[in-house]
This record gives sequence, C-alpha cells and structure tokens, in this order.
Amino acid sequence: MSSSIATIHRSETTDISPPNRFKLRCHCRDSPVEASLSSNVAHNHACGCSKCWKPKGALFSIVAVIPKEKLKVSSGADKLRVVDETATILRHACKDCGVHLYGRIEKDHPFKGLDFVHVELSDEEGWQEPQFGAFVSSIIEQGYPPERMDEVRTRFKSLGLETYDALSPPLMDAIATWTAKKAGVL
Ligand SMILES: N[C@@H](CCC(=O)N[C@@H](CSCO)C(=O)NCC(=O)O)C(=O)O
Ligand SMILES: [Zn+2]
Ligand SMILES: [Zn+2]
Repeated sequence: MSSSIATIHRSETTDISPPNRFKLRCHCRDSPVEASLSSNVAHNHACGCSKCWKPKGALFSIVAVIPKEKLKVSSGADKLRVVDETATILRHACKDCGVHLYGRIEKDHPFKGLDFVHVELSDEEGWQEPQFGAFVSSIIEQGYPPERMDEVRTRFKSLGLETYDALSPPLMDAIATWTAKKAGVL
C-alpha cells in the first residue's frame, strides 16, 4: 500500500537510535503509564478541538503523529482505557490522571496506521516543533469568547504558525485523495 497516508508519514519521520529511548509518561507520580517512541513525530500541531488532551487551563493541545509500530506501551498498560470507543481516534487515557498516552485509528481511514501523541509528556528535547494551528475555531465550542479569536490567531502568526479551522492543507489533501481513490474518481 505504497500510496497510503501512513506510508507517506512513515517516510517523513526520522528514526531515533537507540530504539525506545524516548518515553512519554502520564502525570501519575506513582507508577506512571509509559510509552516508548522509536522515531521522531510528524505533523506536530496545536489542536483546538475538544477531544485532544491538553493540560488544565490550556486552550490548545499539542499533538503529532507517529507510525503505530514505533510506539510501545512500556509500563502501566493496565491503567489505560479508551476515552470514546465511537471516535475515529481511539484515545487511550490513564484511568488515574486522565492524560492521553496515545490515540490510535483502527477503522478504515486515511490515517490508519498512525498514532496521535503529545510530545510534551516527554522529558527529552529534539521533537519536531509545532508546525501549524488546527481546529482553531473549535475553542469557541468549549466556551472561548468569539470576539477574542483575533488575539488567538495573531498569537499564532507571531510564532510564525498558520492557523486553520481543519487540519493543514497537506493533511486535508491527503484525506481527500484517499477518499477520491476509494470512490474511484482518481
Ligand atoms: N469541532 C470538533 C472538531 C473535532 C475534530 O474533528 N478533531 C479532529 C482533529 S484531532 C487531531 O488533530 C479529528 O480528526 N478528530 C477525530 C476524532 O477525534 O476521533 C471538536 O472540537 O470536537
Ligand atoms: Zn496517570
Ligand atoms: Zn484535536
């Protein structure tokens, strides 16, 4: 399946050696859940949607993708539960602290094969920096005053980041391409 989006992402991620050096940890002081990542992430972005995990008080989540075979839960797997079994992204959260360790897509979907992760759960440096703001208008759905959206978008701009009310154009194009191929029109 060389044309799948997962393959495209795989070729964009950078291998880190030695494998499993980089760990994401939930916020539990005792026995945190731990996921080990063996490559860097891709398409890191600030997401304003209501479903992605963000620290208390934050307006945006920082979330990126990694091929699912590059992520292993290395500790505390028994503490994970899926937040919403009906969602496209099955977000696996710690039952005790609520932090999302990874989100996996199991259904037929252009991003199947990728896991969604939050690199701020790692102590290490060197992760891909956020590349854009996604689902920015979605913060209004969570109570942010619409008249203050200019401030938010201006702040992104000052950081050199474009803002979108969906994903970035390359990701939206990849979704549309997958859909068109599935429908047989491409
Ligand atoms: N307005 C909605 C948007 C939710 C949404 O569509 N989120 C995107 C991006 S999450 C990572 O970037 C998505 O793909 N969701 C699929 C899923 O959550 O399963 C809201 O704010 O809830
Ligand atoms: Zn926890
Ligand atoms: Zn999101």
